[in-house]
Amino acid sequence: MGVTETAKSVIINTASGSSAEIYLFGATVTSWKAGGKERLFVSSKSALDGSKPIRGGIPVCFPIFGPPPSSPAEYASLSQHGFARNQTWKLDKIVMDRPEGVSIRFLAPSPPSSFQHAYKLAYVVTLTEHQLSTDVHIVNESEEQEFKFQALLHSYLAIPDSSKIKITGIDKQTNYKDKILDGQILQSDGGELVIDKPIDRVYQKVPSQEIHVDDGAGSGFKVRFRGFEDCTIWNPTEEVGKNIADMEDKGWERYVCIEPGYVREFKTLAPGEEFIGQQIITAL
Ligand SMILES: O=P(O)(O)OC[C@H]1O[C@@H](O)[C@H](O)[C@@H](O)[C@@H]1O
Repeated sequence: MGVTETAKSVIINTASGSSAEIYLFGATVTSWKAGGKERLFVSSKSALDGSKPIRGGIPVCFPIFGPPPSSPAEYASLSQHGFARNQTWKLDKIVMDRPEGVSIRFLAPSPPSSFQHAYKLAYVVTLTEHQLSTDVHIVNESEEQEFKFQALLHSYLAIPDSSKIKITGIDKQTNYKDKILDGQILQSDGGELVIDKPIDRVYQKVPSQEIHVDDGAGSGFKVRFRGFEDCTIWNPTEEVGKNIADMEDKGWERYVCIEPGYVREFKTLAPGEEFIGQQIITAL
């Protein structure tokens, strides 16, 4: 019961039988079991030794999402999705440890020397019987300078067959950047999304802040977000997935990424200001 820390990860359990494992590397949630089932996908070919970001679970993307921008220089030199998913975090404290729910907080280490900004990045993971909440807290600790960032939780939700799922909740007329179509900005028709070809879309300012995934096998997920306003939906299918070195064979059939974030632009924090981005996933 409760919280167990090992050299590489922290495992949390509730009395109802749900559990989660969070690697200190990237503060990546690598397992979430609810209702007797594993709810997150991790590729069996993923490195778990800190040599590469973990391919699956819930990597934390910060301070950028996607490829780096052309300026300013300290952002332009970052690697795809930023450095937080490659850093070794530490368990800061147990926020709550009760039979019905466990909540723990992680702290990110200092940024690389090329990225000298005074911020604090904390991550709170809360587990109850059917829900996993993951919240990023970012404080601009500078007394004079603004701090700009993007943040996103790159959740790989486990499903039995991606060709059978239906995704709903993106409101009609929500703008999205279609990365498959060279970054064109298009508008959602508000209908169901299915995975019958590669999908890589950044939905911008989603009014509902709630996405449903029906896995076509009597189960699924509800993903709510607060503070975060955007949501990326990604599945490479075989066409793109077969070229991802650390993706297991047919791995793309076993997950869909629903990724709440603040990524359509940079979020700017005034000196002393705090941002909280929250993801609440319910296993259905
Ligand atoms: O291989 P990475 O860096 O983990 O990224 C995987 C995918 O992550 C998604 O969030 C992006 O929208 C895709 O464009 C990207 O391919």
